[in-house]
Amino acid sequence: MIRFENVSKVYARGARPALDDVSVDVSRGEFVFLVGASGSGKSTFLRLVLREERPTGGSVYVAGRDLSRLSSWKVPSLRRSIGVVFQDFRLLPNKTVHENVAFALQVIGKPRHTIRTTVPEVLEMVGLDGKEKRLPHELSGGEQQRVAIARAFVNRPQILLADEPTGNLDPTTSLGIMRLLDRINRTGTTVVMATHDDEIVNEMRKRVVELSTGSVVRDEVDAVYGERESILPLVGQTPVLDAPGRGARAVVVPRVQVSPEPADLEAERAAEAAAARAASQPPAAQTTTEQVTPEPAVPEPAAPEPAGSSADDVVQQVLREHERVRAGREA
Ligand SMILES: Nc1ncnc2c1ncn2[C@@H]1O[C@H](COP(=O)(O)OP(=O)(O)OP(=O)(O)O)[C@@H](O)[C@H]1O
Repeated sequence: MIRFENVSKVYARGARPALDDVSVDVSRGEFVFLVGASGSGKSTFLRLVLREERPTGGSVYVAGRDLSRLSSWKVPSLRRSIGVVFQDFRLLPNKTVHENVAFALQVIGKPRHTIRTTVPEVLEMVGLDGKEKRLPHELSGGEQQRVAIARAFVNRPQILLADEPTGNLDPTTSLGIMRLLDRINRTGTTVVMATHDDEIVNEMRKRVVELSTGSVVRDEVDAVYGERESILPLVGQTPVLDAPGRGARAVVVPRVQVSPEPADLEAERAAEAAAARAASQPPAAQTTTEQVTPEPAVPEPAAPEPAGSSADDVVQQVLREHERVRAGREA
């Protein structure tokens, strides 16, 4: 789904590479944590996947496309297959929850009736049923991130990129967000998440790709945040082995036991109830060209957009609108 072949990125002549000869292969449906110190190249990796940046060496392939050969006019189409979630949520402050999510469909030209049915389904899935009319400032941080995830997922992208999605949230709220990302991943969506959050990584036990000054220094399945042997009291010890070919090494890590906060719990319960309701319904007709089998908990994707649509990509539109609103405020 995402392949980096000997990828390097040098931003400025003479500067050290932000990425240096990176080769990583992410399969369809995988969940990968990208970890590493500040400045190690995580965001650069994500920007290359989105083709916001181009490599100075090597090749990036996304969903079968060689991005170096992708003409500029096809970039919006590439980005429509990728949802993005940021640390600072980037919601449009003057739009309601419903409008924020609907906006992502409007900018790619989805018909109004599709938007009317799809948005409530996705909001229910993320546990925000009943909060459609609220403005972002009337929501908790965790709820705002749920809106951002709903916006990123509403068009059922093949890939979800998340850049520090829990960076502004407390540990218990973060856990709720991770459950949501995990649920989305289980529908077949490939998730790549850059993070500094060691508790989350240790709890989730997914593949971990660690960058250090632009190079991959570790690529392990079922892995923990750091390459350390645990020095904490061990709870529910689980031996974790390195990925094949990287020199097997057993690491024992503690399971973090966290109970969700009431607000998050409420959202969790709503999402679980939506899942249960959806599971008891007969499956709806598939209306997409996607090759993944959706879980019952997740609403059916919106109808494919008309061929030749000139709609811009969601990320750029959202960021532009964001800038416009901020500029208006500062004026
Ligand atoms: N647009 C840019 N122009 C010049 N240098 C850049 C640019 N973006 C990133 N860099 C440099 O590239 C290196 C990698 O940065 P990047 O943002 O990818 O790291 P990161 O791991 O995401 O860091 P953080 O965890 O702090 O977000 C850093 O040295 C950074 O200063």
